[in-house]
Amino acid sequence: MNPALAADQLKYGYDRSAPIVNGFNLTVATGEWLGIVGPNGSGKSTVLRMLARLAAPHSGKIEMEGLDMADLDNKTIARTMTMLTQTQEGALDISVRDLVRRGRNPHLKWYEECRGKHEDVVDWALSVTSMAGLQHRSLVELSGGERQRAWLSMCMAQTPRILLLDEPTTYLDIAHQLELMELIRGLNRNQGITVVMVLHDLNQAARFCDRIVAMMNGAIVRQGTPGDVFKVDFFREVFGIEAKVYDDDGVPVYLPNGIVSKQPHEASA
Ligand SMILES: Nc1ncnc2c1ncn2[C@@H]1O[C@H](COP(=O)(O)OP(=O)(O)OP(=O)(O)O)[C@@H](O)[C@H]1O
Repeated sequence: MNPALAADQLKYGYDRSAPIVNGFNLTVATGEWLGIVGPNGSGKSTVLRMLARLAAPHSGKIEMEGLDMADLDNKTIARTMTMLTQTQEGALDISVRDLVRRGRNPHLKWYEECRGKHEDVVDWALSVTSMAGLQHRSLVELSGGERQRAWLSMCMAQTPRILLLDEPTTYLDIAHQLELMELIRGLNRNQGITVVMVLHDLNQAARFCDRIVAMMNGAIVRQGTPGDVFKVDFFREVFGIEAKVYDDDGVPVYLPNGIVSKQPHEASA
């Protein structure tokens, strides 16, 4: 089976003379939940944006389910993959259901309206994200957590096989963070959706992700299961902190203890 995503030798820079990401390779297996972690500015969002084709690599290639993304049109990509960001822009004075209907756009012909079987998919998307009860409410009337779930519901209406998320829990309180992560776990385990998520909360990454990729200065510096990656020397070398790492039933849990005197980005100075 082709991997969900395969990135080969990606290069990208906002200023072309100084690449932010260089020689980046990544394979995401179908059905896995991959977490991308790393310090601020290490290039995580840039990589995710390239995977979602929101940014075009200056060189290198990305394949989605074995097909070169450069050869695919936006609609084809949107039928397979969708991205949820930490905050969403756009009009808020529409109902949840109308927002979720927008997720059907990649599946509709230009003259077609969201009806019949498409409305069935909207019902399904509302139901798997527990938004059916709020579908007639306007987005402005929702809490931050409910609103984030409404956007996820729209993503689900696209019936994607691959879901990319960029720090989707940033503005949520801990209960809503866990609720969203549990919801995504259900989509991953029950619907078989491949998940690639950038996240800062390393304890949540350890608890939910199958595999971790850690980035520094635009490159992958560690990868493996959470237990393989989240060790004392990882926190020292990648984040510049001293941490204690405990085992909670096979899941690593870290507790920060202090800052390492010389930060990783100063190591060569
Ligand atoms: N639009 C932009 N123009 C110029 N430089 C940018 C732009 N967006 C990001 N950068 C720079 O690219 C580098 C990587 O940024 P990116 O957002 O990918 O990092 P990140 O790991 O996602 O960071 P964070 O954890 O802070 O969200 C940073 O040095 C950042 O300053």
